[in-house]
Amino acid sequence: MKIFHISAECYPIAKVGGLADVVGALPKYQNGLGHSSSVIMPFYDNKFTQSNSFTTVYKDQIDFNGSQISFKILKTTDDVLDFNTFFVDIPELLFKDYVYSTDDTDRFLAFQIATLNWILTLQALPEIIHCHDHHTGLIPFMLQESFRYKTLNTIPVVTTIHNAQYQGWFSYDKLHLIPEFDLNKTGLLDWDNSINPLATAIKCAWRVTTVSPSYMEELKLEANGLQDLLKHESNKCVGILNGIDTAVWNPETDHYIEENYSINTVEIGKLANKLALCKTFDLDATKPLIAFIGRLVYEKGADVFPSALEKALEDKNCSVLVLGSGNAEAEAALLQLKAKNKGYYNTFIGYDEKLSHNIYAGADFLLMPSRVEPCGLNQLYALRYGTIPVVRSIGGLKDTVVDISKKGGFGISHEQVTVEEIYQAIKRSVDLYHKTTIFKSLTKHIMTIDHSWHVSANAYINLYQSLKK
Ligand SMILES: Nc1ncnc2c1ncn2[C@@H]1O[C@H](COP(=O)(O)OP(=O)(O)O[C@H]2O[C@H](CO)[C@@H](O)[C@H](O)[C@H]2O)[C@@H](O)[C@H]1O
Repeated sequence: MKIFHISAECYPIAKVGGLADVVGALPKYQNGLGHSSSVIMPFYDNKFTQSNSFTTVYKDQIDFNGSQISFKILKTTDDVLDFNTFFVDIPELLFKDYVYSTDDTDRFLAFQIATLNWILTLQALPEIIHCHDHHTGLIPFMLQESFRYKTLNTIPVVTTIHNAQYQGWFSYDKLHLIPEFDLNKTGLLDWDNSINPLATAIKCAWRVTTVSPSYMEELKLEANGLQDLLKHESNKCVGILNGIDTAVWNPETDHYIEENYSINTVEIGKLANKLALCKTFDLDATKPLIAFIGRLVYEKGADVFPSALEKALEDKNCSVLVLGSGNAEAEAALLQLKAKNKGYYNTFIGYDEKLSHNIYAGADFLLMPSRVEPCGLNQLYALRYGTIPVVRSIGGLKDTVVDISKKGGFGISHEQVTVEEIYQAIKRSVDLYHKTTIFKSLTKHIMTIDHSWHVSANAYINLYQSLKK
């Protein structure tokens, strides 16, 4: 089957969060199943585009806001990626040194239009168009309603919601930017008196997926205003759990980490990584090392967990390392903890892919006190690296982490995002660490849990196949 994934992010080209990991892995696994799965994404001004050369496969202009804007479809000249990737180059709008900013509406609208204009010219059309998140949320509408794309309206289109908190809202002032359609259909774009690309995708896509079954159920109760819509459209909605790219995330071969290890060498391997990490960040390696990696935003509990860490650090029985960036208040709260907890606590404010791998490898526990977690990949990476996840039981975290108090349990979970519950979860982690035999056997056990994409890549294929006439 010929599949086009359309996305704003894709690892290793441009990554802000988990969306990139999924779009950078799923096509590879679908190709492994004998399909032809490609990615279409913007051409940004970043390290990847600066260090590779590109060949133009198509050139045209789009009519946008009264101007003719040139665009190109590019491919890498050399075979440096694991799957076909097409880059939409709109120098005036997309070629920036960021993925997201305040000008997203125009940039991603132009991206979607250029993408469809190009698809319109293809001899061999895709059999499935798979859109990811609100940045591509108007594609299902344009395919169905814009006169220009009429010949494409039999191609099944699937939308995956990676995070329903972000919906891409914009005002009716920009309605004219959408390629011409019957204005009686404007209601399909609307949610609460603004144009809402995520709501539009939910209404117009042939199928809507989210990245875990529990998150799909939670969305019907609370989806940042879209819960009633999701309830209404529930017949076409399904949750498919994300997988991980086990070639990228493999402690045996990971070239980022200090020392490679397998399940047989996990004890000395993780210790070597922990020692290196603790040396770099001036942490006490004799204590359990508890880490956090992620965007410092409300959904990840970033307004609460700095206080929980502060409380846990007062007990002086663990070391803590935080990697993340986001909300200024959370960043300040985390930085402030440094002075009081020298030798036990450190934080790196920023984005650092290599460091994240080293933390998964060197930490004993990974904290994820999320308020909302559609799937969560960090806990899956942690399992693969023998690092015990400490999670709030929600969304994909609920679907993938079983508390040690339960039969077959291997992680630590808590119910609420409060200072006290996060603190208690950290205390339970410290206790577990000192039950050395159990701790060591859990570390080994979790490395055997298979969260590779094999099963879920197949689930998507089955879904696509159900849409073919
Ligand atoms: N400062 C930093 N430095 C280095 N690496 C960092 C980093 N901050 C985050 N990362 C990395 O970014 C990814 C985060 O992935 P998640 O899936 O946990 O969250 P995110 O909320 O971005 O994704 C959304 O989409 C994904 C994919 O569907 C869902 O799993 C998730 O629940 C949903 O919120 C991981 O690869 C992590 O290592």
